[in-house]
Amino acid sequence: MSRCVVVAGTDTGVGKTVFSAGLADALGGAYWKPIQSGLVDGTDSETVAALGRLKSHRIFPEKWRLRTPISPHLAAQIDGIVIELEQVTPPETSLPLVIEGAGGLLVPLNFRQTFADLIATWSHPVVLCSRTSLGTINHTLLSLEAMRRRSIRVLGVVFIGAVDAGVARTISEIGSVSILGNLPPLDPLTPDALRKAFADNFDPSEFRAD
Ligand SMILES: Nc1ncnc2c1ncn2[C@@H]1O[C@H](COP(=O)(O)OP(=O)(O)OP(=O)(O)O)[C@@H](O)[C@H]1O
Ligand SMILES: C[C@H](N)[C@H](N)CCCCCC(=O)O
Ligand SMILES: [Mg+2]
Repeated sequence: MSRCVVVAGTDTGVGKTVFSAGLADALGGAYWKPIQSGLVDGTDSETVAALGRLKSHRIFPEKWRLRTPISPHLAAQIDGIVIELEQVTPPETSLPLVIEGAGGLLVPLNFRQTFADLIATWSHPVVLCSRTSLGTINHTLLSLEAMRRRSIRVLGVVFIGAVDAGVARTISEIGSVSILGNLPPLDPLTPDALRKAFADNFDPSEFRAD
């Protein structure tokens, strides 16, 4: 069984892909995006390969590549596909594997099941990426609740952006969760800047699960 960590988010666009690139690079690991919706503007796998400097053998092909950049269940419908959870199994690898979700935790994969339901079928722990703008306390606590009611193991929360100390403490205390670090806004966002920010702000051993 591979050592896997799932990178989930409180929403789409919170920074899961950027964080995943930094994490896969720091762990010397591999990356897998099981369900990609939207192909025209580049895929998350392509972004991770470039930002994390991962050669092709460290990027596993997506299980589903859906053409339209919308919720996976609707994108699948457009492509004439029904996503079945039992068909989405992490690839075998001797490398630590970073698995990126699609959107937020309750994004539907079909008309009955969500990404959180998929994670719950695996035994792999989750890192929750949270934004730092106003509203993140609510989104983060809701996401933690959704995982706990499915008995998903949560390694902790990472903030993407500049986080307020009071907000981080509130989430940690009310959510009974570890804060694993904060990836600051990077400008420019380059592989070197990401590697340095990751080294400065995270301890990779905290993500070595399983
Ligand atoms: N630390 C950062 N510094 C600068 N820009 C960032 C940072 N993190 C994320 N971004 C930018 O924010 C946008 C959204 O990030 P990203 O694609 O990682 O989100 P996501 O959570 O993976 O979204 P999706 O649900 O589509 O997979 C991208 O344009 C990305 O380059
Ligand atoms: C297309 C986008 N980049 C993501 N991969 C999918 C986001 C789905 C969000 C659905 C929703 O929560 O309303
Ligand atoms: Mg992404």
